[in-house]
Amino acid sequence: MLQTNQLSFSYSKDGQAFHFPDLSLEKGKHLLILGNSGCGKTTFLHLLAGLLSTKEGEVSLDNTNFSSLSGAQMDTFRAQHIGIVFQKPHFLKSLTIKENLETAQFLAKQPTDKARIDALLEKLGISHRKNAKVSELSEGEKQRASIALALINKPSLILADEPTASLDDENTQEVIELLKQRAAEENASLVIVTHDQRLKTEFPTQLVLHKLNESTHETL
Ligand SMILES: Nc1ncnc2c1ncn2[C@@H]1O[C@H](COP(=O)(O)OP(=O)(O)OP(=O)(O)O)[C@@H](O)[C@H]1O
Repeated sequence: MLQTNQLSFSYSKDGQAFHFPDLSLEKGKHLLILGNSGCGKTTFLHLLAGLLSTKEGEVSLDNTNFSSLSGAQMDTFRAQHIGIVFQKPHFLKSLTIKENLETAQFLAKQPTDKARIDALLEKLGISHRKNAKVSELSEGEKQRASIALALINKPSLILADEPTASLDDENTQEVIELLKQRAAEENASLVIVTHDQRLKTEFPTQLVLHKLNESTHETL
């Protein structure tokens, strides 16, 4: 279960603080977080990923409180339990897709599992591109490869930042289906942050983030 409590964050010591709603998301459930540009969606997602440290409040996943972990411990915990589909793909550009996935397994202190890599790429419809470098992929293929990278270590939480922003309607539908299917198969929770109104009909549980200093968010 993903839980947050009284979360706030500021990019500088005396900068304005963002205050985020309390979440309590059970394993296997999906949540869509909507909000306009600049309202703090990426910031919230990075707090949920432990990539940013909270100013106040707490984040926990499956009873591990992020504040109890050192930086190195958080890195390992994230690699093992949290899959992130970043707004801009985080690949090692000089490596192929397959090599990127092997590196992700290594960083999670897992043995290389070539069968898992092949099966995942097959399910995502890009197995024929496994020896290609990221720069050689189309936008749709890149997004599928980003999903593979997020899922390779069987995370219990999948976080996706604007996963459909650069995709046409057909690819958007496919990517959302893939995320939902893969999350269901791994019994992972799925949190998507987006301003893409097309996704509103895809997820029954939604939360709207408001701009800094606007009315407070509801709690989920
Ligand atoms: N590293 C940073 N340092 C200082 N301010 C930042 C930093 N990153 C983001 N911000 C500011 O924090 C606010 C929220 O940014 P964030 O990226 O979380 O919003 P967002 O809702 O994801 O926006 P978008 O939809 O445009 O990606 C913005 O005003 C942004 O300029």
